[in-house]
Amino acid sequence: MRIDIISIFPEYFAPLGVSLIGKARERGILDVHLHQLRDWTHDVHRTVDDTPYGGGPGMVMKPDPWGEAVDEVLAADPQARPRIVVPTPSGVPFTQRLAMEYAAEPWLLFTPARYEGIDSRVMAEYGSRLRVDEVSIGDYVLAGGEAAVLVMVEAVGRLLPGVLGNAHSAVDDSFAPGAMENLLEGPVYTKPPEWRGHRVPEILLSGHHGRIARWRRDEALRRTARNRPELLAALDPERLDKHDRAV
Ligand SMILES: N#Cc1ccccc1Cn1ccc2ccc(-c3cc(N)[nH]n3)cc21
Repeated sequence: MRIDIISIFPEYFAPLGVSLIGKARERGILDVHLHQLRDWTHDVHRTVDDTPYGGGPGMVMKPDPWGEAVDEVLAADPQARPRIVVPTPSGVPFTQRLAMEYAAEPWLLFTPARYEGIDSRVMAEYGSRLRVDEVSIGDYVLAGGEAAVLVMVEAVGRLLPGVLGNAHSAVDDSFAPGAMENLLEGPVYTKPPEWRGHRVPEILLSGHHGRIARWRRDEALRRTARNRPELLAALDPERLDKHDRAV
């Protein structure tokens, strides 16, 4: 997968050089290209923003630098069409399902803005011939889109074949469509069996895999009921057996 990111803060993406995503890049699973938006300005101050038409607070990002930057990124592979992802508080929710959709794309282009966002004509221009998604990572307002891109690239990158070790499959993730999507992860434990007087639940030391699976499901149901009751309410009742309902 190729990922392009255009930003006025390309240094914000240094974390994409470490850990899971960094290793995926070293192994050629992920090819990340960072671009400084100001390289497509033509004034001495390298201006990327201006006052909003119609008045109002803050500044809006000018269309010209974005248009020239996106055009040049697209020219990197004229035969291909990246999916454009625009982080914004006004977008569709970024979910595990959308992350899986993006993980199947050969090329993503992220356009994290600053100020009050990008002149809306930019995405109207590209929306006529490319998939352009406005995406929110949560109901809160960040100062810009870079942190949202870091979140999305990590969520997508870990789903790429070969990125997670064999020990873990993303299929088992919370929110992964399938067996019991929308259940939160239950508690996890490792050695020692007792730590500051806290013992690991005996069932986990029993070796009874069926009972352990049942216990884990019960704990996942309890945590979901406690922390995200709306997810439980949204579960198809067909997917809950009578034992589940008794938890
Ligand atoms: N847009 C906008 C905006 C509108 C009003 C006030 C402040 C901003 C800041 N901002 C500028 C770019 C940008 C990108 C993404 C987010 C963003 C995403 C999520 N999920 N929260 N915030 C915010 C962003």
